[in-house]
Amino acid sequence: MASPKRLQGLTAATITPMTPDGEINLSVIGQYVDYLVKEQGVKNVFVNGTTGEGLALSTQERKQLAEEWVTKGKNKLDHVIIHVGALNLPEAKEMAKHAAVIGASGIAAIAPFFFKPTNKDTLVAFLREIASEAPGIPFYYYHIPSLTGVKIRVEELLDGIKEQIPTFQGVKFSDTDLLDFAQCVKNNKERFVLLYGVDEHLLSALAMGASGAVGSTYNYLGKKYNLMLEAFAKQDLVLAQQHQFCTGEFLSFVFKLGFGVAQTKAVMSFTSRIPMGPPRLPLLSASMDFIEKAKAKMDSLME
Ligand SMILES: CC(=O)N[C@@H]([C@@H](O)[C@H](O)[C@H](O)CO)[C@@H](O)CC(=O)C(=O)O
Repeated sequence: MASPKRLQGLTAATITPMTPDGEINLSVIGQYVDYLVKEQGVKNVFVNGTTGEGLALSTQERKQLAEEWVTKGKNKLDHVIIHVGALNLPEAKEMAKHAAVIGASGIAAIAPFFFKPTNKDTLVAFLREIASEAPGIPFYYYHIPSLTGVKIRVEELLDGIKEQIPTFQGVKFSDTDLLDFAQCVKNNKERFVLLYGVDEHLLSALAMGASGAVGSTYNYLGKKYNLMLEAFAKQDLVLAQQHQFCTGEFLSFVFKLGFGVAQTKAVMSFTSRIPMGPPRLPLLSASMDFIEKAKAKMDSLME
């Protein structure tokens, strides 16, 4: 699926569907692809990331999911990016090699977060080992310091990275440090794809020059965010703000109830009517109270 098109627009950070007893449920991925494309207008996916509970899955499960997304996305999706980050290099490398073999359009990796890299050079060395297993497809760094605790500034990381990692293509920037993000854009806009990952701040990141966005809410609010991207491209800031405020109203509401990957699964289940199942421990399923309130809010906003 190596795509000649540069990654832009919205990318859904996919949820991993599970059966009621907690096994991965590959049988609904085809339906999921169609839902994203037809109902949300989203044609790029980021598989096995945070939303996909990638770090709670076995390597075998991650490879099965990657294969299913590539297979079912063929001729429907533009980009299938597989997150292959892991705490140990051998598994990350194995998944990188596998992603290339099955025809993924790119791979991404987070920084390891148990034994953490303490400086840019060790982080680049770790990422280089992974990327070199898939020399024919683009590599993206997945920056999510709130979860990894690795706070090496991306501006610093990008300086000279192409010489170290020839397939380096860009960053999935899941942080609110817009100064760091802006510096990345200023120094690299022509060379790299800079994808923003905090959905509720996307309009600010577009103003800073983001190439696109990767996030969980594009699974079920993609249509709205696409309208925002359109309005922004036409320089209609007032309309773009209206769309950001609308999605923001939903997120602000659910944040107060307690919101994370488990709740995202529940929201996607009632929005798409595709059963996403429970999350895997240590995450716990969203409560019925959450589901009822979130559904009522969504219905009121989408009327
Ligand atoms: C911490 C977290 O889960 N962040 C999400 C956001 O999409 C987030 O769910 C959204 O902005 C709502 O806060 C993404 O950045 C994560 C992501 O893209 C992924 O699943 O890999």
